[in-house]
Amino acid sequence: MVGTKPRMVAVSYLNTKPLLYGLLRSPISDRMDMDLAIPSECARRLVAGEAEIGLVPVAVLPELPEYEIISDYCIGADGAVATVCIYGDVPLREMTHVYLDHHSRTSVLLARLLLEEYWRHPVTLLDAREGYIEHINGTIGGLVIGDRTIGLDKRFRYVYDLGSAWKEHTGLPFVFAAWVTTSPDLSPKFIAEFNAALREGLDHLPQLQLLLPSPTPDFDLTHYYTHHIDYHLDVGKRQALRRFLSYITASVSV
Ligand SMILES: C=C(O[C@@H]1C=C(C(=O)O)C=C[C@H]1O)C(=O)O
Repeated sequence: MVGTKPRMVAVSYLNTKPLLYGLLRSPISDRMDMDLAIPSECARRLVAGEAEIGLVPVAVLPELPEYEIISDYCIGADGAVATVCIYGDVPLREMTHVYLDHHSRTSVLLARLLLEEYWRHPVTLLDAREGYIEHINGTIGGLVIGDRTIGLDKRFRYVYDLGSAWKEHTGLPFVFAAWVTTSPDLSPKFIAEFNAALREGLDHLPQLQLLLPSPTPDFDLTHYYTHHIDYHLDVGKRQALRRFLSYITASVSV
């Protein structure tokens, strides 16, 4: 990476736009190669060494030999997150199968944890592919994350928000994705500027609204950014992260 720009990859969903807006308002954006991808692809690129900085699903952290969380900002929630839910035609206790969203790395494990520890309802977990949402019906439920969830609450009778369930289960907020680097070469000055830029983005939500189209007339983006997504990687989310990572390392063979 010496002499070249670090490659950055961030989540391509609406929840990341405030952070991206901050980076793009700052000269720091000229000092990185910036790209967007679905969360599972962000994770893949960091693990494969195809990016050095990523907003990556925290579930991938145990796969990185060395990493550093470089920001006090993240994609988190303290209770209902709105865009990470299990949907179905029947109540969860009647579901026999649940599709796991292939865009996700964190929420698939969170769903598994909650089914085991919180709902205590055994189901057959199904790997999903593009188009799987059309196959959620009858006793087959499905986890869906990100922008594709918008409007699904009208389509399915039963909706289980994983942010809410985790909060009820643990009393904690949750962190879905964090800013991570695998490079030992980022200077403290770069990291400080990176963080300041993210904060700038969060401080300018009204200006960002001028740029973004509303995904559907009844989805209030400002409400989503201020009441559902919680961007601060605070003490509670760090505690949640430790608890979640210990579940992964103890019970999931990677
Ligand atoms: C809150 C969300 O969190 C996302 C969930 C992720 C995952 O499950 O791996 C990763 C990144 C986040 O953007 C969302 O997508 O709506």
